[in-house]
Amino acid sequence: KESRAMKFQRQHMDPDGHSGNPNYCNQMMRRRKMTEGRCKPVNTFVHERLVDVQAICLQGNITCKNGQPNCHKSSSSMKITDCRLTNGSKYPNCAYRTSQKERQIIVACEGNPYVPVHFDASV
Ligand SMILES: Nc1ncnc2c1ncn2[C@@H]1O[C@H](C(=O)NS(=O)(=O)C[C@H]2[C@@H](O)[C@H](n3ccc(=O)[nH]c3=O)O[C@@H]2CO)[C@@H](O)[C@H]1O
Repeated sequence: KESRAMKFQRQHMDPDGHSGNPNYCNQMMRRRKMTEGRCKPVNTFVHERLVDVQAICLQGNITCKNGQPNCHKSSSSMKITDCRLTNGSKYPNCAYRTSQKERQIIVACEGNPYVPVHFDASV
């Protein structure tokens, strides 16, 4: 069974990636298995080193969107790519808009070791 930490890495980590090309999301959403059964509507990939994203868990606690208190915001902005399903997209042909951004990100952390398990938002 895939751990939640590994699921976070599969769904959100792409340190060496760059989304210069408009097909980045179409390719990556498929490659990372987020278009099976349904097209995941929104997903963010982070183009930073894993250790730097894991270090976000050391930041102070903030409240997550779901009200839990185990979220943490990155101290600086990070290179990310937002993937958003387009209106004309029809499963199984999941079509995404690729948006390259630099934002602070908010993740939820859990476990021992205390690591990211959920991507909450970017600000
Ligand atoms: N505090 C917590 N602590 C621990 N665990 C927590 C906590 N909260 C949830 N989980 C768990 O995480 C799992 C999960 O998949 N949550 S999810 O909301 O659907 C993820 C969102 C995110 O993937 C994506 N998104 C969204 C915005 C954006 O900018 N970028 C972007 O990528 O869209 C998804 C839907 O919004 C689920 O098991 C839930 O129980």
